[in-house]
Amino acid sequence: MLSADVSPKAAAGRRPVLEIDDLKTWFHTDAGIVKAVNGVTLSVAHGETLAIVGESGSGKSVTGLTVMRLLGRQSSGGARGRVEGGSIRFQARDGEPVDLIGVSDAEMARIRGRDIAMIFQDPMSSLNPVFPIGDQIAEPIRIHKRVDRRKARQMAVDLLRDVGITDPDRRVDAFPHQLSGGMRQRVMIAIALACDPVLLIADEPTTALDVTIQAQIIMLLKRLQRERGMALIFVTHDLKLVEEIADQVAVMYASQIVEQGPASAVLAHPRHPYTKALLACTPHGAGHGARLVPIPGVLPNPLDPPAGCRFHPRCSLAVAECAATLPVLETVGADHVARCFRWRELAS
Ligand SMILES: Nc1ncnc2c1ncn2[C@@H]1O[C@H](COP(=O)(O)OP(=O)(O)OP(=O)(O)O)[C@@H](O)[C@H]1O
Repeated sequence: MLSADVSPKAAAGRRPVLEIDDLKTWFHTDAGIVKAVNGVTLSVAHGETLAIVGESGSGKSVTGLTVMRLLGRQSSGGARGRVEGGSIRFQARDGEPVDLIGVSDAEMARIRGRDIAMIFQDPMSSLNPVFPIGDQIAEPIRIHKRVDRRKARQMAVDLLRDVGITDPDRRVDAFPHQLSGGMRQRVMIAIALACDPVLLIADEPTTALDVTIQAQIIMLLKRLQRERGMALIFVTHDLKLVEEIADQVAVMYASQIVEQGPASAVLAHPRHPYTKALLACTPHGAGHGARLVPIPGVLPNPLDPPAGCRFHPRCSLAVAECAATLPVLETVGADHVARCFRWRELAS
């Protein structure tokens, strides 16, 4: 254990609902081992929104799926992911914290839906086309809250109203194909919220929607999160959304967290060259009128990532040490950590 290795969980005042420590999720494929998540450490506190950002393929979705223990079902490609190490400490509203990696399948089924819920980019793939949406919202309520059919239906109507669906008494009997993409995502949110989870994981929930609807869904998520005091993990590659929605941001690069901290600090004072490069290549982050600078090079091959800092082949600040040794997450500010030997140079 390296002494400088710190987890963002150490920050004072934040009560973690989820603490992921040194998580490793690997896929054993015919071509070799894809270490999709390889030493991820991050935390999210009760009532807080954490955005996980990074380029496509950096391991954001696999991190969320590992928390939900849905690796076999939802991941793309053929191989089934396996957790090879680390821990996922989850603290429900009451009771003792549990390590989600170790709990039984039956206990995980109870936690999923009741305590932690997840919504995906494409609601159509999660909704069942042959059942009315009301039934699909009522089902988790009946399972987890043990209420009768009539009461569950009424709760479904109330939830539809809460997520902004007009005429919910009629719409409760609609089938998914009768709704627009934005409405289907609202239904997914209603299903996710049905049992009042303490943590919601939203994996690029607005990517498939047009811009106006995207903004409405983001506002809806923000309102529901505030009203219910739940924690939200928001997976995105859109830094503009991060500023709008997140308290904390975790930046992921090639299967690892390279920086985590308060969104305001990370966006204004990035302490990892990758975060800085991401900001420089988005219209928002680069500042009004600034030239957009693409990040040189490409994400490393997941089957054969570079030694040392994963970002060093693309980094203008890299020195010999960066190619030889993997830096640990180091404290770079209040509640702010970065995985870089050269963060001081970046700061100055
Ligand atoms: N079933 C699978 N078999 C093999 N490799 C997989 C599988 N699922 C994911 N991967 C690999 O794991 C890595 C991380 O994927 P992940 O979907 O988590 O990335 P991401 O950051 O969420 O990207 P995106 O923004 O495109 O969703 C990628 O290299 C991906 O190809």
